[in-house]
Amino acid sequence: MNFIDKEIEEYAKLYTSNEPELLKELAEFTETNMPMAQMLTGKIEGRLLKMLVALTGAKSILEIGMFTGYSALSLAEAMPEDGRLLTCDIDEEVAKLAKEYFARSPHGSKITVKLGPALETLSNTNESFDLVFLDADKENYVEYYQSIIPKLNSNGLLVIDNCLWSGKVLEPEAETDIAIHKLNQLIVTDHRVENVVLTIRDGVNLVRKL
Ligand SMILES: C[S@@+](CC[C@H](N)C(=O)[O-])C[C@H]1O[C@@H](n2cnc3c(N)ncnc32)[C@H](O)[C@@H]1O
Repeated sequence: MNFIDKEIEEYAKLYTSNEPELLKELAEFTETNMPMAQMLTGKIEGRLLKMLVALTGAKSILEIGMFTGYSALSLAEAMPEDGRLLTCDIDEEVAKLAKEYFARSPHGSKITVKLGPALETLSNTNESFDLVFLDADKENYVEYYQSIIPKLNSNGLLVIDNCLWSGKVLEPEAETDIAIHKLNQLIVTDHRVENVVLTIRDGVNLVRKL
């Protein structure tokens, strides 16, 4: 299901602030050269991530699911110089490409890349975070959530991508549909947080820890 009209999506893109040239180049390179390029968050969600960092003043950020680094660079852009972003992925090839772009960005030095399964990265860190962006394998979303919430600072923000999963959450059938719907159900009844489901792109669940 395409729940956002294509023309409206294009209009929204046109009237959203431009991303830096390097991010535009990264998006284009990913689209031309990488399989599954549609996984990249893109201009509207990337600018939303940057704005959330700017508004919250987040200085410690965790990203689960880096891919070629578009969202990591968008988040890092609004962080102060002493801000730190830990991001992870299991795919060596995408990590190599992301690191090349981080090296070319004035914000790349804020980013640390961890190669390996995100659940390991989560259990190996004792840090707490002001903001977490969750955008990896959907089957593990509930497990990620349970592991992230204790590591989120009070008033911290968890941003979950693909929470509407092309509308498949309406009649969940496949394992992934069920996992995402289950997490949405869990969040709205979790007294530790409050949340808003945004119908941006494939759905973005904004979860604030109380
Ligand atoms: C949707 S993409 C991330 C897109 C990225 N946030 C962006 O805006 O470009 C999901 C990424 O999660 C990674 N991934 C899948 N399973 C993972 C796991 N168990 N641990 C860490 N990363 C994983 C994939 O390799 C893929 O690069």
